[in-house]
Amino acid sequence: MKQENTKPSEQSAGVPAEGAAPGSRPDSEQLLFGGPLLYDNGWTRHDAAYFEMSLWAMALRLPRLVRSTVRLARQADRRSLAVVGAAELLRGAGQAVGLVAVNGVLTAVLASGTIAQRLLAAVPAMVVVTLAGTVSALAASASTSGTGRLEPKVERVATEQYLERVVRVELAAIEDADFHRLLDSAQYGAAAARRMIGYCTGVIGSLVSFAAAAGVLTVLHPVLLPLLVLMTVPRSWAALRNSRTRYASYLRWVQHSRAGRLLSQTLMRTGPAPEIRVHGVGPFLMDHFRSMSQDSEAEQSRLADSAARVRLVASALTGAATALTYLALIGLLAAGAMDLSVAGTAVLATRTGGQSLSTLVLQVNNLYEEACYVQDLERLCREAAERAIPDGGLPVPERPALIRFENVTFRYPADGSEDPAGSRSPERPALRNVSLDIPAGRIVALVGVNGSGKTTVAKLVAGLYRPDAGSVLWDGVDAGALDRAQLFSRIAMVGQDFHRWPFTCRMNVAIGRTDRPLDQRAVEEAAVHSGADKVVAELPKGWDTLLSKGYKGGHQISGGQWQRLGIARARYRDARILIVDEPTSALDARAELEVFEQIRRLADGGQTVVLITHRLASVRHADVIHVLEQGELRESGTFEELLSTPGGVFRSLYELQRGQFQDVPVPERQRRRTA
Ligand SMILES: Nc1ncnc2c1ncn2[C@@H]1O[C@H](COP(=O)(O)OP(=O)(O)OP(=O)(O)O)[C@@H](O)[C@H]1O
Repeated sequence: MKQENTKPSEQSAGVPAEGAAPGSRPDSEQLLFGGPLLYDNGWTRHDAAYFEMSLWAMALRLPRLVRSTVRLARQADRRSLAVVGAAELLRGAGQAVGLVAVNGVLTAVLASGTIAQRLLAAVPAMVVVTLAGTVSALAASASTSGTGRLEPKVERVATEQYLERVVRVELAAIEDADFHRLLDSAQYGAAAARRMIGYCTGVIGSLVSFAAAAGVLTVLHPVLLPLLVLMTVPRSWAALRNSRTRYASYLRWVQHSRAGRLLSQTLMRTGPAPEIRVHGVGPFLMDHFRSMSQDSEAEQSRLADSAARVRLVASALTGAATALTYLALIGLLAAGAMDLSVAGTAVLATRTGGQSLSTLVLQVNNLYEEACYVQDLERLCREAAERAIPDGGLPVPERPALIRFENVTFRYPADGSEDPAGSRSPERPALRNVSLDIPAGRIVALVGVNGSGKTTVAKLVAGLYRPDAGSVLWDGVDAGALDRAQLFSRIAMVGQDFHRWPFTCRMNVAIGRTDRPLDQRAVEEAAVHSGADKVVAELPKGWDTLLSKGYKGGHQISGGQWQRLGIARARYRDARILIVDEPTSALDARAELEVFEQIRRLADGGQTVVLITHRLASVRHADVIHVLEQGELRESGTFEELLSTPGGVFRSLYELQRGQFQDVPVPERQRRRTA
């Protein structure tokens, strides 16, 4: 995606700013997202260090930065790295030799004798100048080609490092607002690492060129070197100041950028497309996209004005320093302390050295700016490692006999919002003191009104979360001590929001078990089991049909058809414990009956089924029903037991549902036809 590779400060709907954004109108953010999306700059750890960094401190940190870039490049492609390093050294050496040779040419040309004699004397030095220039040009071209090869590989390696860790973190981390902020800012790290390669090459190249020019200048006259350095100080200051302002702004506006992109992408996606048209949401979202983009543009303008002012001051100071250098040269000539030929070489060396130093400062500065994004990525990797699902643990029984919840209390991670006093709003527990049993080979139903905690219980069974208090025990062993990878392999899940993979129909089933080679027979058997075979039969390319409308040949299927595929996926996974959360919400009445019948057969075959449903009549065949209310377990028992509990939660919910059908009798004639 283009935007992912663009510096955040260049994105349209999201740009940076230090201090309160003047003219920023948080109306769109307030209305759509519930509040302003600007961060204060206190949420990252490294930014303060960056903002306080002096030129000198930056110079001291330079070797570490170059080292970490080289380490990444070595992992990506050692050969290209060697080519780039050698080419840059060669280029610098060519420049140094060229400069010395120019001195030789000037000395020969300005010496006494006829023109022909002087030119003849200059020929060897001219040949050296030409050769040195050719070598430099060839080396520069080799460096460009090597850098071009290295850059995408470095980006890939950095992206892999980050993704590998992110997919292994606990679900709670992914849902944690702070971790998400870090994800937001770190996503530019890989592209920044790629850009760092170019800047690093530039730094090494200009360092070598500068060393060459500085060496020549020092030999010509010692006073020239400090003057050369003085010329570059204002530019260094300007570059550092501007990049700090840009980065501070980026940190502050990162979430605003994400929200702006969300609006523009929503307008292009197929899912919301019907609603956007029928409900006329398009112009509404466009207005807010415009408003948020304008806020960003105002910030861009502020940054541009500030950068222009800083550059103007820097140019004036550089001009003064350059004038001082030339005055010094004239003074040396006038005092007879320097020959005309040497002065000529000094002018050339000053220009070359000045250019190299300016490039060096600019590249170092760019390197630092990119390093901040890479540091975000490194920090994300560290934090992801800390919050990773632990490896290893006790073995999980192949056929666990009992999963038991003992006084389980669980709170979802906080959303990161703060009250005016600055403290985090505590989340209400989603489960409070819940104790229940899930015996093997049985159908265990979880029922209750919306938000009562059913899905949360299922996710704790699946090992996706750890309880805050109490324990989930597998045959008496705390799930926290078990090998989580093994635990996951015992579970198949069809969640309410199971993912609709934008892949082929076959892959939508086979993705249920990716640790084994794809087994077409098993895929087909799972499809027959869930009724998805009838869906596949109607698809234009059968199992190979791409189930994503946005792509060429992509096909869209209905919600109920997706649900059959989801159930087939869980079946294909072939795990001991099946968790089905509202498996039939989108199915027609006949398909629903079939699915419940199959679920019953699974339990007969020894599989444990945790069934969450609002269709209370469907839990008639469950071996045990747990009834939840406001995160607490209210009742447990069989269907008959719960119905015969006067004033019970289950009984009252069931009566409500049954009443809806009893009020609508089937007309006599229709009933006969149905029969
Ligand atoms: N990922 C989450 N982050 C924060 N809170 C959550 C999350 N998921 C659920 N909750 C909250 O936890 C409580 C229990 O939710 P849960 O999804 O377990 O209920 P449920 O009984 O399955 O509801 P439903 O019948 O609507 O599916 C609710 O108050 C809900 O807002």
